Amino acid sequence: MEGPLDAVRRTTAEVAEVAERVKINRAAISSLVREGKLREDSVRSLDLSKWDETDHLDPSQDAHLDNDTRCQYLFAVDAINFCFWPDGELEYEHVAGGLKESVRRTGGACVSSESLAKVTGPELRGWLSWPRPLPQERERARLLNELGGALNAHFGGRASEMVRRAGGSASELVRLILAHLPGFRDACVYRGRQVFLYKRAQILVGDLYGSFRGQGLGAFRDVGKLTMFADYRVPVTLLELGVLEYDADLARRVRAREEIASGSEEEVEIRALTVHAVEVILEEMREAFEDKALVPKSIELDWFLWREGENRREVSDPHHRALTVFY
Ligand SMILES: Nc1nc2c(c(CN[C@H]3C=C[C@H](O)[C@@H]3O)cn2[C@@H]2O[C@H](COP(=O)(O)O)[C@@H](O)[C@H]2O)c(=O)[nH]1
Repeated sequence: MEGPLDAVRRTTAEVAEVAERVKINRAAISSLVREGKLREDSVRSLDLSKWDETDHLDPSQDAHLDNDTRCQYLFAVDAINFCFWPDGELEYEHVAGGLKESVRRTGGACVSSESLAKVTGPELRGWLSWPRPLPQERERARLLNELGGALNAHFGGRASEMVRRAGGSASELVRLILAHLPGFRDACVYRGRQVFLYKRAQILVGDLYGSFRGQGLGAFRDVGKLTMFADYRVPVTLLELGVLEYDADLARRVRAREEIASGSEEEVEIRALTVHAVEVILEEMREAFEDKALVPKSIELDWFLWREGENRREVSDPHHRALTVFY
C-alpha cells in the first residue's frame, strides 16, 4: 500500500498537472539552478543541512532537560504551529520561543501529557507570555488536549514512545501521528480526489530530525521521503523567485489580503504546487549538479526557502490567508 509520504508526492503532482490558477515556471527553475541562487557553487557554500536552533531548546543550555522532554516540547509546538497571521504580530518565534521559555520555567512540567490534556486557552496564552488572546485560542488548546489525551491513552504519556514505535522510519511516524491525532490529518478534496499535504505531521518529524541531529529520537532512515511543509511563507519565496505564478485574479486577492477559503481550489493549488515545485527544483539539481552529494533533501531546501522568506517578511508581498488548523 502507498505510504503517506508517497501519497503527498503523488497527489500534489497530480494537482500540478491540471491547476488553473497557479503555475510552475520551469524556465525560472532552470535558471535558478543553473545560474541563480541555487546553482552548484552557491549551494556548496550554503550549509543547507543546518537546522536553525534559535527558537528551540538547546541541548547545551538545556542539558538538565532530558530527551523525552525535548521530544514532548516539539510535539506541543507542532500541534499549534499554524495560522499566526490573524494576530498581526504573532510569529512562529513567539510560539516556539514562548513555549521553550515555559518549558525552562517549569522544568518541562507544562508539556507533560497530563498538563497538555487539560490546558485551557488562557493558560496556553500565559505559557507563551502573549498579552492578548491567541488567534484560534480555544482550538489550539483543544489540539494540545487531544495530544495529551492520545499520549496518555496509547503511549504511556510519552511522545518519545510514539517515536520509538516508529522504529526509525519517518513515514511510519507520520502514519502513527495521523492515526492517533485527528488534528494532524491535513488533507482535502480537489475536483473529487483526495490531496494529502500533512504539513504539521511532516514538520514535526523534520523538527525531531533537526533537533536531535539525525541521532537517537531524530534518526530516520527515510528522512529524504518527507516533502517540503506546505505553509503560507514558502509560496511567497517561490513567487519572488519566479518559480510560482498566480493568475491575475488570485494575485490581486492575495495582495489585497483577502481571505481565501480553506479547502478551496485556489488554496489547494497554492499548497500542492508549492510542494511539487520544490520537487521539480530538486530534480533539476540532480540533473544539473556534477557533485550529486550537494543536492539537498526536500526538507533541507524547505528550511532554506522558509528562512529566506522569513528574512524578507517585512518587505515581501503579503502571503495568502486561509483560516485553518493545518498550517
Ligand atoms: N515550510 C515551513 N514552514 C514553517 C517552518 C517553520 C519553523 N520551523 C523551524 C524548524 C527549524 C527552524 O528552527 C525553523 O525555525 C514555521 N513554518 C510555518 O511558517 C508560517 C509562519 O510564518 P510567520 O507567520 O511568518 O512566522 C506558518 O505557516 C508556520 O507553520 C519551516 O521550517 N518550514
